[in-house]
Amino acid sequence: MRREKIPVTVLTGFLGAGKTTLLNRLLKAPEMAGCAVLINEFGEIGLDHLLVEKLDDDVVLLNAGCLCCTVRGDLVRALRDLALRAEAGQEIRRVVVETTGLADPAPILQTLMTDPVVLSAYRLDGVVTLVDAVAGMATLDTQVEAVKQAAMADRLVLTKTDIATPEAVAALKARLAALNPIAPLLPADAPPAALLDAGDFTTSGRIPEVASWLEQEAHGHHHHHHHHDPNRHDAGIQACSFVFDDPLPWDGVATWLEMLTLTRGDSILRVKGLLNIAGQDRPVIVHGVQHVFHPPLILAAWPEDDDRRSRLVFVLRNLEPQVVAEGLAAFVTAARETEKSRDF
Ligand SMILES: Nc1nc2c(ncn2[C@@H]2O[C@H](COP(=O)(O)OP(=O)(O)OP(=O)(O)O)[C@@H](O)[C@H]2O)c(=O)[nH]1
Repeated sequence: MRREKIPVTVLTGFLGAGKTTLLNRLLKAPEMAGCAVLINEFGEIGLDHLLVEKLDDDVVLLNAGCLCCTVRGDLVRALRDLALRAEAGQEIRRVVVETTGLADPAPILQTLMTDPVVLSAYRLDGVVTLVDAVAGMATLDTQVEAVKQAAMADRLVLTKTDIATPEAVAALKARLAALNPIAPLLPADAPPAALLDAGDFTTSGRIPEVASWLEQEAHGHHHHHHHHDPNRHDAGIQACSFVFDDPLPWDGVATWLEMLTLTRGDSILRVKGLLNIAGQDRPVIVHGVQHVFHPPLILAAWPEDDDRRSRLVFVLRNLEPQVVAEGLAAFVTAARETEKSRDF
């Protein structure tokens, strides 16, 4: 007897658009029982698998690098492994693939729609693209991946409307409607039923570029300027990360991150951190997206077996990691000095 094909949803959206936040909300819904998650992160230190609130082993972190190029083989392998687990009796009713914010969706769709191994067990069931209402317009102006993500969506989700101006929201809505005439535009709190089961991907009704992007993939014309280095995307974009053994002073880190996003937001495509803060026995999560430094979150507990070192990951555009490293070191040292003199 042939098993029913497992639906695969591709969750995409530019860096920091809110993919993990939405995924965490979705995973709490009863209709998401038996959902496996594949996460791909750009840069060599992945944090998302720690931030997705799923306790079983159905969250698979794909190798560092960008899903659309370097780890396409990993995607197929991970899907094949999940299919084998399903064959062996594990309940896998659905798969969500969370791409990196830098992923070009065309090669991913091409793989999901044409790879024989994938097709034997899965069916593509929709591309959900998140667009950040604050940073979205600037991102569409500068990053072609973001344009492709929006144009190829079956569902568009507009996030962060709560912190954007009504004018920015209206302008972005109009731009998205022109880029993608067929995808419903949904709010950040859209229920799972509105996001899932979008069905087969079709180019009909979309802007003509979509068919040609897929066509180029079919002919193997995918030539991003990717390097084998998992930290590099193209000439201007690179990831860098910092690890600290000793607890960090909150004042130093927060002041510096706030200043950095404010003054260099165009270059700080993303900053994400899991921090061990002096005087706080739980991990502190920080998020920055271009000019926005989001309110920090405190997790309930450190992950089991974690070494409790602080990890900060940046995706930079036209900014040298050295500049970030020096600023960070200066602020942390200054804050530690201030603390010492206070204790004295
Ligand atoms: N105010 C507000 N903040 C949001 C919303 N959605 C997400 N965020 C915040 O945006 C930041 C980034 O969210 P994530 O869910 O980590 O974004 P992501 O797309 O998974 O990020 P990457 O995986 O790094 O690309 C976090 O601080 C979230 O709390 C929203 O609708 N409103």
